[in-house]
Amino acid sequence: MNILSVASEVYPLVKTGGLADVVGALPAALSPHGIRTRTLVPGYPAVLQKLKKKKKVGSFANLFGSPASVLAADLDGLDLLVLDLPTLYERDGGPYVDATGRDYVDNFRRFAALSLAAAEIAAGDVVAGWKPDIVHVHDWQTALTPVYMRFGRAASTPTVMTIHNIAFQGQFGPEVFAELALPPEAFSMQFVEYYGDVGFLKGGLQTANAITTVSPSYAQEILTPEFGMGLEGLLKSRLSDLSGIVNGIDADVWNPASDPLIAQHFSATTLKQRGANRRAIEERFGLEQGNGPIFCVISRLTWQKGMDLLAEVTDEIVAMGGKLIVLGSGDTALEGALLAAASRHRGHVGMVTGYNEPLSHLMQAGSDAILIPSRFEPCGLTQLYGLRYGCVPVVARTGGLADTIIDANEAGLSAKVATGFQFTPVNADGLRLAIRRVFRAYNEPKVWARLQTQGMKSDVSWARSAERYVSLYSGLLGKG
Ligand SMILES: Nc1ncnc2c1ncn2[C@@H]1O[C@H](COP(=O)(O)OP(=O)(O)O[C@H]2O[C@H](CO)[C@@H](O)[C@H](O)[C@H]2O)[C@@H](O)[C@H]1O
Repeated sequence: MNILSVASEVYPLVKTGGLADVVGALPAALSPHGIRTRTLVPGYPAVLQKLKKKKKVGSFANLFGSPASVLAADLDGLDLLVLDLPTLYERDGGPYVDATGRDYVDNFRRFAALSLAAAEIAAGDVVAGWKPDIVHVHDWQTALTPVYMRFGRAASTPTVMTIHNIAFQGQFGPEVFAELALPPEAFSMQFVEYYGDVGFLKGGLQTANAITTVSPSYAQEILTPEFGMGLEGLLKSRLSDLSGIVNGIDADVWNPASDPLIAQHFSATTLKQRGANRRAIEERFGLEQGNGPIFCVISRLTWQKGMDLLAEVTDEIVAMGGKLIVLGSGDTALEGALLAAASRHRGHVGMVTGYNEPLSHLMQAGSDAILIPSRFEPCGLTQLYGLRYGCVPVVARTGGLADTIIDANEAGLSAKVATGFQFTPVNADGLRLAIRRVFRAYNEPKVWARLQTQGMKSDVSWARSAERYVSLYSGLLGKG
């Protein structure tokens, strides 16, 4: 079976968040099932520079006003197709924002072009001798693909649309419609029209044959006004096509027994060796040495991720004898509040702003617990990395966090199945109570070690979820 996966980022070439990890890891998990995935991504400078050997396999005479090429390349087992379209992708900033952090004004055009290219590739007209059996698109940036397919020559090829975060919908003013090269009837409720605007995600959710999101709990949550962000009605009308498949992680990239980015390797039977990693993070974040638990946070600094709640509890963590280290960037007010906590509690709270992949590995290897107080979380990956690294997750009971962590309540502890701490309600008091529970467990070394080893034994690989995608794909092809 051939799949065309279409996304705006893919690890290890370009990553701003969890989307890249999933798009980068799923193909290898599907391959033992006889599924061959080709992944189409935009030709950002970072992508073109990192791919040394690339071959032109197709072209467009005119894609949104410019000629474009499709390049093929292999990287770490990924079979990539790159849309080389310099007028839209050769920019100084990131994939979505310019060097000053502002959205590119032509993002609608940049991602409509990616979607249109995908639809044409799906029709078999671009890459000679290759045509996918199924097209799988991710998030709003690629959500117009099934819309273009519906009105183009690949209307009969099945499509899957995965929602990684429904908060980002790609909504633009009605004036952009004229530029999208869609027929007039596409500007209607059944397609891209969304409260008078153009909604990319909305169009994808209306037209894809199957809709998935990245955990079963989030699949239920987005049917409610609290989490559906305006799309709950549409999703309810598509209930029989909606499912939640929890994310896995790349167990080779995230393996504490062989990770080249950490100070000392360890496994569930050699937990003491985490000590060298603890010392490395103490040094990196300027922490005083001591015995209390070190909490870490690796996150976009946003309201979604509950970073305002974190800022509210830092004094308490320190008062109880704990330490906190934060890696992240985002909202400047939240960044300021956390930097202020770090200067108030020098030696006990440390913060590194920005994006730093190697440091994120070292933090998971050396911290005792990872805090994830998200208000909503479609799946979450950092709690899965935490499980694998013996860094006990402390999570809000929402979305994929609720689906992947087993709470250390009395029942969970006595059955020896607990892997972390869940809390609700998701507010500062809820988080405070959870932190107190962490201190109590941490002060009982046997209980703590069992939480760590139980977590390290959890199956966080892609194996089970890959099977769910295989049956979804097979069902769409009538082979289920
Ligand atoms: N400053 C920093 N430096 C280095 N690394 C950093 C970092 N900040 C974050 N990261 C990394 O970025 C990734 C974040 O993934 P998440 O799943 O936690 O959230 P995100 O909201 O990006 O993804 C969305 O899509 C994913 C994938 O489906 C869902 O799991 C999630 O719930 C949804 O919100 C992790 O790999 C993390 O280690």
